[in-house]
Amino acid sequence: MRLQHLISELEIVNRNKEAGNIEIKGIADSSLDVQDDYVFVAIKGFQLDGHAYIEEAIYKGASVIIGEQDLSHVSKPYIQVKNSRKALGIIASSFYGHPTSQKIMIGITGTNGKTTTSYILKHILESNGYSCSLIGTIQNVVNGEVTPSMNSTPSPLQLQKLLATSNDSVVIMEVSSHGLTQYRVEGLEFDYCLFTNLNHDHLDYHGSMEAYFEAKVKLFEKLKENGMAVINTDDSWGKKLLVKLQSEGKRCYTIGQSNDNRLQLTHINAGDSLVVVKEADDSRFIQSPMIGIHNIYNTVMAYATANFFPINKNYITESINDFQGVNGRFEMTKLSNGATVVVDYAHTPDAIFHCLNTARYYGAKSITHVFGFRGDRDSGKRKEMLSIIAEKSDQYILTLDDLNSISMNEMEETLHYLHETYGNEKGKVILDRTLAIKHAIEHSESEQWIFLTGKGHEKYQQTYKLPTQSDKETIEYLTIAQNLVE
Ligand SMILES: CC(=O)N[C@H]1[C@@H](OP(=O)(O)OP(=O)(O)OC[C@H]2O[C@@H](n3ccc(=O)[nH]c3=O)[C@H](O)[C@@H]2O)O[C@H](CO)[C@@H](O)[C@@H]1O[C@H](C)C(=O)N[C@@H](C)C(=O)N[C@H](CCC(=O)O)C(=O)O
Ligand SMILES: Nc1ncnc2c1ncn2[C@@H]1O[C@H](COP(=O)(O)OP(=O)(O)OP(=O)(O)O)[C@@H](O)[C@H]1O
Repeated sequence: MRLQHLISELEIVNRNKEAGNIEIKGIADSSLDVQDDYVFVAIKGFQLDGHAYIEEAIYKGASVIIGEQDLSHVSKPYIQVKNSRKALGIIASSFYGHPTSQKIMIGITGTNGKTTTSYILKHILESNGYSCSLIGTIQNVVNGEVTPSMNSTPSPLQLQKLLATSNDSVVIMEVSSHGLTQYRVEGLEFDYCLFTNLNHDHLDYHGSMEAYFEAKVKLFEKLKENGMAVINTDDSWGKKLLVKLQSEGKRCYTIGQSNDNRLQLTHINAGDSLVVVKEADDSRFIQSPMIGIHNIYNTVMAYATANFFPINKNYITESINDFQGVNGRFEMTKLSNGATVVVDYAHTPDAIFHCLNTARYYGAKSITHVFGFRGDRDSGKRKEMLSIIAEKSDQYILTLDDLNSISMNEMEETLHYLHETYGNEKGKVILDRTLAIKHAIEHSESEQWIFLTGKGHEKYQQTYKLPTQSDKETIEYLTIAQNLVE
């Protein structure tokens, strides 16, 4: 692509010299990825500053540099912009031919439920003849091909490349608040934007719930002209979003329990995972394929969105019935001693609350909760999570989650401090996650539920005593060894 075409949508602050209308072969935001005739975009990151790698990028063949610092010494044409991350999104979209204009784009945001809703929706649409790409936390699926995902919302370069590769007619993607504030979805436009809920998370990054909300709102600025916002108004931030979008004249479709919603949840039976939804004079049962009120909401969000497609409503509800669940989201294993083990990705107070309530709806006589906290991640939510667990479970075991950059000793001290300050006498700390799970399973009995939360589908970051790589593998290892599989 010619340089002038590539940068035509950029707001340029300054440039050191004319580059001419040269041919650009690619874009890189890492000096490590630069090749001959590439544009290198220098980004001031959270750990490193890409401007420090400009010389390396030139050495590797970059013919043009884009950055936000006022630099005069750069030996190649240097284009100064106000915001490098935003510029990257704009030129990436341009380089890959604005792929979202050709597709039905669905973006899902909210604290919890993005992954689950995206999988249910993909299943409904695919069961009814649509091919879907899926971009999110667990993996990316494009043209049926699975690739690993590093971020829930990929960097602009990865994202635009995935979209340009996609031959699928629909793209369903999770849009995280990090992705929104870091302009990863710059240059994208959406047909449907979904808001699931907003709860305490990522406040180490956003600073306040208001700022976190404002980050989420950015997704709805990317609605296509006739695009539709689909909002859960049973969430108080959802209500706030609705008022804001309506005042801007945006099209909104709401779901919620009160009768002023377009799709009303008139009856919820949490114990049977059943919900009755009503729209105008159409009332119907939906059987949520995953248990828990939270999953009823995820199912209804997916149902509501699928309704915008020309698919018979009966086909939509039928296809929901055979949905197989999501990796690491409320995955249950029944043990031969009558206990139930649940692996779940809950890592917010609200998610924990929903998990524990679900076990009680389903008749759990006693609950053991095994969980930990991630190093370097929103420490403000720990007290609330532990308090809910100490109150709602019968015993808990505090253990390791990903340490990230925190040392084992520091996390051990933190766990003991939290346990002594906000826990109760029924809790204990067993640092090794696999041994904590072993302890819980060995002490389990009939009608007891054991929750293993926080890691969900993910592999362990640390090496533990048992030779296993994930909570699911640990369960399998322990239950087969002890002949506990039902
Ligand atoms: C804190 C954070 O969000 N960081 C994200 C950010 O990295 P960064 O730009 O700050 O990276 P950096 O390491 O400081 O490097 C700065 C620049 O120097 C460049 N560089 C660096 C080294 C070199 O040799 N040469 C070079 O050019 C880098 O390529 C980069 O452009 O931009 C990257 C590209 O988009 C992201 O991959 C990265 O996500 C990191 C891995 C991450 O863990 N992010 C989490 C917090 C996150 O985004 N999570 C959300 C989900 C949250 C949820 O809902 O649960 C997500 O969407 O995944
Ligand atoms: N609608 C919901 N309301 C509250 N909690 C939910 C909801 N849906 C899922 N959860 C809880 O949150 C956990 C993560 O769910 P899911 O992966 O679908 O959400 P997510 O928004 O993609 O999360 P993340 O941003 O952390 O990847 C689940 O394991 C469950 O405990």
